[in-house]
Amino acid sequence: MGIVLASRSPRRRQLLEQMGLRDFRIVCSDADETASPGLTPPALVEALSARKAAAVQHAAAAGDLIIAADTVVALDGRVLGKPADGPDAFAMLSALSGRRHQVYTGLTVVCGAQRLTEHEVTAVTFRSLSSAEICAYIATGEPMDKAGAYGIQGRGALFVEGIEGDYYNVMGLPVCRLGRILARLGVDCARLWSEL
Ligand SMILES: Cc1cn([C@H]2C[C@H](O)[C@@H](COP(=O)(O)OP(=O)(O)OP(=O)(O)O)O2)c(=O)[nH]c1=O
Repeated sequence: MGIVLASRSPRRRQLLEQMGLRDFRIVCSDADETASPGLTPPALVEALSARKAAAVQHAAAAGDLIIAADTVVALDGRVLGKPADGPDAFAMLSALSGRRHQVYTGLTVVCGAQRLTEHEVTAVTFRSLSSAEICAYIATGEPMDKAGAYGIQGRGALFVEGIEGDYYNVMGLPVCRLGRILARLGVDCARLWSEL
């Protein structure tokens, strides 16, 4: 059985490798990520992950396992996706400064006729940020391809005062939840390690 990761995110690729799933193919999904108005953050990330999985199905063989995910930041229920430009990143980071927010990742795994979609949520608290350090952070380019305009795995870690839940969920892939879903589909990660 082949594994297809429906994502262009280097973090998701890195986390699959960390799980011991080395033999997978990356097929970038061109799914429309426009948010459907009215959806709650968990419903939104679940819908988008399902859309990404469906968008690569044509490139997968019949028995392949497809993994797709979508991550957003939610502040007071308001969804923050990837920033459009520097000023947008500035607005997002200013809003997150000194506040607690939620990171939601929707996860869809397709295996033959079976399709499982779930989400994971992690709470993240930022310390207060000065305008000067927000500008300096944006100048590094790190925020631009990340939901909420920060990367907890990078320089953004300097802003994070506390976290409640799965760290890897913030990076874009809830590894523990994915392991459980794979086990339910009969894919035992521990067995794959011994085959390496
Ligand atoms: C909050 C946060 C997000 N992110 C990233 C994870 C996701 O890659 C990205 C959110 O965008 P997504 O739309 O979920 O994913 P993507 O566009 O990078 O990749 P694809 O759609 O092809 O799967 O933000 C971090 O890397 N670190 C963080 O701390």
